[in-house]
Amino acid sequence: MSFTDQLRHDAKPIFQAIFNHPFVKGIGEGDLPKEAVAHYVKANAEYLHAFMNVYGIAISKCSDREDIAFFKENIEFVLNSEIHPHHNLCAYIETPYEDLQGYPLPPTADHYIKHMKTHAHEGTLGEILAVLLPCPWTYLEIGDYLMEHVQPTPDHPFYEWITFYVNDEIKATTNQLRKKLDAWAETASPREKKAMKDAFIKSCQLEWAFWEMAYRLETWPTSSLKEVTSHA
Ligand SMILES: Cc1ncc(C[n+]2csc(CCO)c2C)c(N)n1
Repeated sequence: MSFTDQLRHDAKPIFQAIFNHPFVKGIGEGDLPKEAVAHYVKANAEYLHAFMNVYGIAISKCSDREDIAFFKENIEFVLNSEIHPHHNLCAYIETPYEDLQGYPLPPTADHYIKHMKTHAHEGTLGEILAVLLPCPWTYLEIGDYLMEHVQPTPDHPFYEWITFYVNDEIKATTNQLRKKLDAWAETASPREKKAMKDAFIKSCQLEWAFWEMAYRLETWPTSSLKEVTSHA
């Protein structure tokens, strides 16, 4: 069994919990509370920004030209294409995308981006690959799961969202990250492998927690600390 097959095996209950999460189920049913969708888009726009930052840190640690090209192409993809699923969600809540930009991250999303950035700054390239992989992998599998269970037609309110995440680019990114991580694991020490597994499993947990954050409209405990929890 490859390193990433083993990770997927270990994370099985978390993937299952993600497919069963009410937000993900709501995407399948084409019915979600509008405030939850707005909460998701606000946090996700900032999350994608941080995700590109982490790809940038990854580039700073590459010794291989091919790896640099891979991360560069993925920055371009997030920059130019990941806005499509957001536009689908904005159409559903009848709110312009611009109105949902620049909000402070709720605690869970704040924690998730710091989890990624810590591994990126302090870890090896192997750790960065591991911390990033659950992002495309869980969304690819959510897309596959919904395609199979809902078989959405173009009149489904979230047709664009669902079909976006089963596209070939997300599949290719997931497979390439897996291939690079498997190759890295072949020469990694037991200690580094443990760090990679820890990074991966926590990112899976935080993927579930991100849906939960949006569905529960999570905010910081008190709004009187705005100067701490909002952007400078
Ligand atoms: C919390 C959260 N997790 C994953 C994604 C999906 N996603 C984000 S960037 C990217 C491409 C990776 O190169 C993919 C598939 C999301 N939007 N929000």
